[in-house]
Amino acid sequence: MKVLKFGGTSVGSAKNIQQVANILSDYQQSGQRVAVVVSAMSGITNKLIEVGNRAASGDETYKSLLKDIESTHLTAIRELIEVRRQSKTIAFVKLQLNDLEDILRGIFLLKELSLRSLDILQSFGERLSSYIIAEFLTQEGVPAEQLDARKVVRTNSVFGGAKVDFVTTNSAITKHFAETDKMQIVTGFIASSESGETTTLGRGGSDYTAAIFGAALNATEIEIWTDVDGVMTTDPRVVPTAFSLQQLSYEEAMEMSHFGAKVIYPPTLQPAIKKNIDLRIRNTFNPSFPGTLVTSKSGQEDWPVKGISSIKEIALVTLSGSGLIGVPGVSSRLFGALARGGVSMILITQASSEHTITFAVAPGDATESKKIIEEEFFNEMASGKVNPVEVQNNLSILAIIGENMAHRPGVAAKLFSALGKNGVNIAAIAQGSSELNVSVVIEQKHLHKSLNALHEIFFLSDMAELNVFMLGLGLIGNTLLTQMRDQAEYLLTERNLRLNVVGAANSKKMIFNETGLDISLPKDEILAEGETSSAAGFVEKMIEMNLPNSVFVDCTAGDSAVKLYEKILLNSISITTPNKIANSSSLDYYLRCQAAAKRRGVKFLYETNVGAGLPVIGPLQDLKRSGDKIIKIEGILSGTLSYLFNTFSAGMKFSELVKDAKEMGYTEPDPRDDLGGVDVARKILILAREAGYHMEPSDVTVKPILPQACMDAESVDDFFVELEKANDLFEKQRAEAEIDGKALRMVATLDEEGKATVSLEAVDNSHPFHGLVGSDNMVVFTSRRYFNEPLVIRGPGAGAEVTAAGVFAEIITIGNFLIN
Ligand SMILES: NC(=O)C1=CN([C@@H]2O[C@H](COP(=O)(O)OP(=O)(O)OC[C@H]3O[C@@H](n4cnc5c(N)ncnc54)[C@H](O)[C@@H]3O)[C@@H](O)[C@H]2O)C=CC1
Ligand SMILES: N[C@@H](CC=O)C(=O)O
Ligand code: NA
Repeated sequence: MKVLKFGGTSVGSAKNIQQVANILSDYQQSGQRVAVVVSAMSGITNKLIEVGNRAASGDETYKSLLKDIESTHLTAIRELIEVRRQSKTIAFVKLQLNDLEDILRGIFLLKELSLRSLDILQSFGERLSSYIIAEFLTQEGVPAEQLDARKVVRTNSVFGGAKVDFVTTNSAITKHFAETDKMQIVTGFIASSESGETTTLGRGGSDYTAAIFGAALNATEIEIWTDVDGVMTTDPRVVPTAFSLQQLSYEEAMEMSHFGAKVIYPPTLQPAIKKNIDLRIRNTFNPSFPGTLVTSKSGQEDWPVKGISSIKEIALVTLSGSGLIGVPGVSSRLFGALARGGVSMILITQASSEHTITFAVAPGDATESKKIIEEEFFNEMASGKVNPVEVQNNLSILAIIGENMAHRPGVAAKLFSALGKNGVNIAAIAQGSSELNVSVVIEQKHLHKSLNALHEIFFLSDMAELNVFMLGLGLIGNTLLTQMRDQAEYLLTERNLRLNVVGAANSKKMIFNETGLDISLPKDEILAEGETSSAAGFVEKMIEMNLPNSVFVDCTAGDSAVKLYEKILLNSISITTPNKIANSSSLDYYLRCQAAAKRRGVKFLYETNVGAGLPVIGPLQDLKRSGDKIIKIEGILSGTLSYLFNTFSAGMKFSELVKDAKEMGYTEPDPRDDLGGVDVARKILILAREAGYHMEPSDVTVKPILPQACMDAESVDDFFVELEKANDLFEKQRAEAEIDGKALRMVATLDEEGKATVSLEAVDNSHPFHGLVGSDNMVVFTSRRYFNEPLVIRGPGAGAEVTAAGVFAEIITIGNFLIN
């Protein structure tokens, strides 16, 4: 024998009842005997309570609500029952409703609604639904009859939540089932007292009925049929990747339901659990799905965490003070007073110093709790031994749950690390010694992000998702987008990393999509539906979205986003950028960005600031971290200038070469940043700072190579006009160097005294800088360890592909950091 219970939604309409009938008909055909417990049609129980309240308050509209209740049932009958059989069913329903009307009239006249009357009122919901279902099944060839549980389930007379007399009930149930072959459609939730009065079984009452019948009949399994695919790993409305669990232990199910998973209400299932009867949660609307088995074993040994549950709204109340330390009886007084005041505590934590006791309550109980404690500890507070009670609002609890967490180190560490990396502060922690549940209290605004981050860490370890915000889709940004598009499949299948570009912008438009933009489209199409863009607006929206595992990629050339880096980092969002401005403007801002990243434990990466994709900053940081001392840095740090002077030979026009460099993507958007020496100055300043020198931009000496007229030109086009006029000047310098067997190179130096200079030098052919080709950069580090033979890094140091690739690598580094 199996007991099947169908909840309100499953029997909420004719269509749904039809679905239930299909399931039951399959059982009947398979020869498996079942007892069926049903709830009232969805919404009916609430309406019955409401109709009672209206009548009791003398509100005549109770009559229209009664009509509404009637019509829900009559509509179902008309849709389900053939016309020739309808009159019998309708007659039954009308009879019941007449009774209901009489009772309501009594309530209306007396203006009194006792718990006793409320139980009778509510009983009509199940009485009507079970009758209609039994009639329909019979019509469909499944011989069935209604069993009004009041005939067999005996309780005491505590209305609103009566206690079951199991001895009487069990024998009445077994006797009844021994006498009938028909499928019994049992009213859930209701029972009767010894004197024959209608009682109800309290919250989750229909589940309770199923458990009572299951236990009495020694059922092999109790199936709880609902409208979801069993118990999910977490709330699927918040975490779209949540999925249903195969198996849970009774205890795990208990924990899950306590913290939000409302699929079952395990306390009511105790009679079945005591007898070790398996429970299975199934979906009426997806009957081929096996659902979740709830049994004595947790199963899935390799899953330490089985679910993540949460309570969205709670408040924390804290009692603290020196007067609590080492004083026995404090907690008993505290909890006793709260219990007398009817406050229920959701979580309790006390540090071993005994200086504070913190507990979580429903927000509506916070003020009352404070009042109760202030009364209880009035004397201690007056003498200053106990501090004023603190209440923190707008908090949530989230809990990881699983029997297999016990004795397994590292699980809590994973929880805290994922929250920490996502900038989620923990206000309180509780873990029972059963290690079944680790609960943390966090700010409500972070709940969505936290649930998603934790779900990924604990359940999607073979798939991680990084949320990428891309500001600037110019040369570098767009190249990066193309590289990401081309590599997406590899990252997904080989590295289990999904890059979710959730925000993108150029200077005109910005667009966001939490589930990911379609980066297979050209950038203009991606941005087509976007709103007007601004760096501030983009960053504000990014912070507001508050997504887990976020990274901000700044591929702009200006400073409007740079000003916001500190704020972004302080909001626990990692940054990667080729933009050099943050690291090469005021020392104060550079240090503040570094500090913000450190404080929040997030990444601020900018390898492409120097030498584009070449590893320069990383190796320098490694030298420093490992205790080396940088003595001198020399470098060709501009890809543009390197290309120009490597290529410049007799018969060429310098201005044409600059145009070529721009075309090839080596130059800054305004090539004067390169030729004017600003770009190289920024880079040597960044290297100096990374080497440990606290320098300002004004500490770098740049010997200009461009005539003033070029620098003063209004636009880039005007600049090129002026540059043409300077062609002879450049040719003259080149020719003079050539006569001496030398070549011109724009060299950046940080010398032994920490002096940084950028100047155009003529180097002879024995100098390593002489032989550079193309856009090669070369950085020469002389250090205590690399003293006789310096450390040399050389390779293409500008260009869209190599730069974008450097940024891409950093996005993946951040992904690995966040997700592992
Ligand atoms: N070209 C190269 O080889 C290298 C370039 N870089 C750096 O890469 C960065 C990007 O350079 P490019 O792509 O050449 O510049 P670009 O001018 O082609 O692109 C900049 C993009 O940023 C957008 N933008 C500007 N302000 C914006 C704002 N406030 N909000 C949203 N979008 C905004 C523009 O619309 C454009 O899409 C620069 O900081 C540059 O110094 C770094 C290393 C190498
Ligand atoms: N314009 C820069 C690009 C890299 O930072 C250069 O030419 O080096
Ligand atoms: Na680099």
